[in-house]
Amino acid sequence: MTGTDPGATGDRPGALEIVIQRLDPGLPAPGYAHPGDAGADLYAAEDVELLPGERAVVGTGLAIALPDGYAAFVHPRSGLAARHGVTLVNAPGTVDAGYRGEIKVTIINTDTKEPFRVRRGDRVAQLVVQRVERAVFREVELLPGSARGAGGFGSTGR
Ligand SMILES: O=c1ccn([C@H]2C[C@H](O)[C@@H](COP(=O)(O)OP(=O)(O)OP(=O)(O)O)O2)c(=O)[nH]1
Ligand SMILES: [Mg+2]
Repeated sequence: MTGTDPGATGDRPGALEIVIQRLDPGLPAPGYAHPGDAGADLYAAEDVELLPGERAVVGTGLAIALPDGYAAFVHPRSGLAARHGVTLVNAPGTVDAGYRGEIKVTIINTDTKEPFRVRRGDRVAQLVVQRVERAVFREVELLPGSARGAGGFGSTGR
């Protein structure tokens, strides 16, 4: 596995276990580059050329079964953003616990001049697993007050 420290596979005692299915055995399983990393890198399952401004949905060859109460978030990699202006359209993508399909990433090339070539096996995104609340929504006539109130979108200034 490229760039993956075997000690960083999250196999510390008590680590959350997530069962995965590699739909494309030619690609590595997701892995953490260093102990303590939050994001496990996801690999592109295909070659894609993105012209300036173009986007594409790219498969990762991976399917997972998250335990109830968890979600996985597909985040961009900062190196692709900084060097190439490449990010994810729906960052972060939300992988629901019940999803069993292939995890895909919607990559966009925001560079205005240079095309970007995704090669099969490139680490194109990272997966962050988190506990999430599945809330019960209870409707009321008027919400309780708060210091922020309806302030948003720059309400606190530059
Ligand atoms: O970056 C992403 C985002 C989502 N998904 C998968 C997992 C997720 O559980 C499912 C649905 O995602 P989302 O709810 O964001 O999409 P939607 O447009 O609301 O589709 P749906 O109507 O199927 O919920 O698609 C991905 O593979 N990659
Ligand atoms: Mg949805």
